This record gives sequence, C-alpha cells and structure tokens, in this order.
Amino acid sequence: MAIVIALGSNRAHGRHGAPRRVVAAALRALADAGIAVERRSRIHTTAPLGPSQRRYANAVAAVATDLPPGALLGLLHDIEDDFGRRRQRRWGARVLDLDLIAYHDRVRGGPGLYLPHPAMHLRRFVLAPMMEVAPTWRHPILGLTVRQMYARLTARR
Ligand SMILES: Nc1nc2c(c(=O)[nH]1)N=C(CO)CN2
Repeated sequence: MAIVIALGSNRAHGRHGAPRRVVAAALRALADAGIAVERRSRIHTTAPLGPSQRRYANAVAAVATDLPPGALLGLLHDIEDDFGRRRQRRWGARVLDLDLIAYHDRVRGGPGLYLPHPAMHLRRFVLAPMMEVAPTWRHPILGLTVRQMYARLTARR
C-alpha cells in the first residue's frame, strides 16, 4: 500500500534554480502543505519523453495523508501553480509537474484523475525512482509489482 507522487522538472525556476533544485524544493513544499513524505527517491536525470529537448529531473515520493485522491490532486495543482507552472503547452518545457501515480490500490477512471496513473507502467522515469521507494507496490489492474513492471520495461529494449 502506498500513495505515490511523481515529480518532474525540465525548466529552471527564477528563485529555486535548476530543475534538480526545483524538485528538491517541491519535496519540501509537499511537507509544508502537510503531506508527510515517508520515503523519497533520489533525484534522477532522465532523457525527455516527447518533444521537449531538455533533460528532466525526476523523483517520486511515497507520502501519508488523510486527504482523499481528488483533494490531494488539487493540492498538487496548487503547488504547481506556486512554482509558476504554465498549463497551456502540452508536454512543453515545464517548471514543475506533480502527478498522482497511485493511491493505495484505488482504481478510478476519470474524469480528471485516473488511478493508477494510466501510463505509469510504461514510464521509466516513474518506475526507476519508484523502485527505490515502493518496489513491492502492486498495480491493482495489471496485477504486477513495480519490480515486475520495471523488469518488463527494461526487457523491451
Ligand atoms: N523524462 C521525462 N520526460 C517527460 C516527463 C518527465 O517527467 N520526465 N514529463 C512529461 C510530461 O508530463 C513529458 N516527458
């Protein structure tokens, strides 16, 4: 069981600085917002998926909170806004992206929030850091652990 948030940045922030520092500051912002960060991965530098040319800083956090998923997502959006994220360009360079990846074994099919995150099992930049914080979490639809999903992704290439 785990509530997992993925953090990503590939654009510097005026005050916080480079993407790695943005991610570190965002982890602190979660704690400041009352979200207890139980485990956090190290900050990975990852090749961009999609059109952006810039590398990302990515991390995941396993958190504890009494907030239900929708309220937690709202809080994540508030933190993104505090970091000056602009929402217009899909998959453009971004200061801070916070995704709710998993909420224990909750399954939810939108609108606005899908659980688990529908692409999590295909994204190395989510699964590699998740291996550090929740390798035994099991995907409630696929029936696979993080370790198994990561192995499948790695075997493909
Ligand atoms: N490596 C990497 N690539 C991405 C990422 C990300 O966080 N890391 N986020 C995206 C939009 O959500 C698009 N591409």
